[in-house]
Amino acid sequence: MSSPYTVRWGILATGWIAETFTKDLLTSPASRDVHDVRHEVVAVSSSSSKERAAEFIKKVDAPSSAKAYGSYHELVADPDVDIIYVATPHSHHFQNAMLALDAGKNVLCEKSLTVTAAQTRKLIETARSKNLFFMEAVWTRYFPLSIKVRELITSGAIGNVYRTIADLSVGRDAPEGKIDFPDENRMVNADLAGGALLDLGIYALTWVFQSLYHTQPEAEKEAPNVIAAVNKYHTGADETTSIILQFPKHKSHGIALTSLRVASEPDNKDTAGASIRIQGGLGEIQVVGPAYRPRQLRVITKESDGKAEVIDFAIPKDKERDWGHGMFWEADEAARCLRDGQKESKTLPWSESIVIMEVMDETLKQGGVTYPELISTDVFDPQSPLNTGKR
Ligand SMILES: NC(=O)C1=CN([C@@H]2O[C@H](COP(=O)(O)OP(=O)(O)OC[C@H]3O[C@@H](n4cnc5c(N)ncnc54)[C@H](OP(=O)(O)O)[C@@H]3O)[C@@H](O)[C@H]2O)C=CC1
Ligand SMILES: O=C1OC[C@@H](O)[C@H](O)[C@H]1O
Repeated sequence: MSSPYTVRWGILATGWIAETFTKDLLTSPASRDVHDVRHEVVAVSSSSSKERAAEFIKKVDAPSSAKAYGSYHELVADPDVDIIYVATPHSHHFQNAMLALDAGKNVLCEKSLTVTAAQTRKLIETARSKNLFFMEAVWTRYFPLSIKVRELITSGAIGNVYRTIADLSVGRDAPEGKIDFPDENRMVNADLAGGALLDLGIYALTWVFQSLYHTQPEAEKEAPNVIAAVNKYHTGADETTSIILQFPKHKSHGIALTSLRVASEPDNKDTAGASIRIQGGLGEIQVVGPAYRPRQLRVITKESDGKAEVIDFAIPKDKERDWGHGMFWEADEAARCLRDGQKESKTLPWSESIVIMEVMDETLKQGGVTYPELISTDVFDPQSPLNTGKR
């Protein structure tokens, strides 16, 4: 067997998801039965300080050879880095991903990809013109469970899919009309593009898009009409957002729900019912577990007389590192694209990221949610405080 293709990663930012993702990169691919690609963490940057980047390297137990940088500019200039993982708040994604692309680096950028669809289009134009790989890090799409769902749909297991209802809500209601996040927290802070839609609604939309758009034949691809209801929090960010997406030619409806107040899984178990229901003429696929990290499918068809076929999907762990979160599958996809010279992932093509961002734009517009110019401009500025960290 030929040796695995190795990708050298640079990590941009040192927060919660950067840590989770990097620990996944460091797991052995064999622990998930992957043998064709592997990952190396060669550099980490923090806009706070070089020391913070060095601490991060120790904390995640990356090789001591990994370089620690105290600025994002130094990271993107490192010739040993093949691809940058952007793990800043969504407010920063456009400027940080542009910084990396502008420096000639491939990019995997956290969700939500940007604050506006215009920013997404600009990033994609830049990646295309510079012949670089660029992908939105919606990790859930690369789960074996998601692959199975798409196969079930395209094989006709539940007939034509007419409706998908998907919810990701996190139940952080607090007394006196408050939400249980400090106003400065990125979940509700408008300066950091906070709000339920961009942070969580993207997953509800991911299930609507996987089941009603991605699986449409290429020649019949149809963007949806959007009707949205949005409640705003006192910070200006959205707290509860409900969207109806209508695909008229396909006669299908998607209902994407998200809220910081109520919970899609109030018991954190499976008894509250599936938070995603994909409904076809011949049956239904239920996706159980949080929309970002689901763990079980229930397939109920007319043929099975209403009896559910239950399929469990465990997230494999590297026993030596005692770790495995499920973000490694998207990293494997990025590695395979780099190996094969593909600039975009077939599982989440650029065109689909644009349509999803357009739906989010339209939803925010209908709800009267606006974000500051600094984070919503689509003019790249290498010296933006979002790139220099001068807060
Ligand atoms: N795929 C997934 O499952 C998840 C994805 N996410 C996404 O990842 C992104 C980051 O989220 P998360 O890791 O939870 O956020 P954190 O607040 O934990 O980390 C964000 C990091 O970004 C850097 N940063 C730069 N400027 C700022 C600023 N003004 N305020 C705060 N941080 C700043 C900091 O790193 P430094 O100081 O080192 O530069 C900080 O540690 C978000 O876009 C979110 O949607 C989040 C959670 C789960
Ligand atoms: O992407 C995410 O998934 C998990 C959530 O807890 C988190 O807020 C969100 O950013």
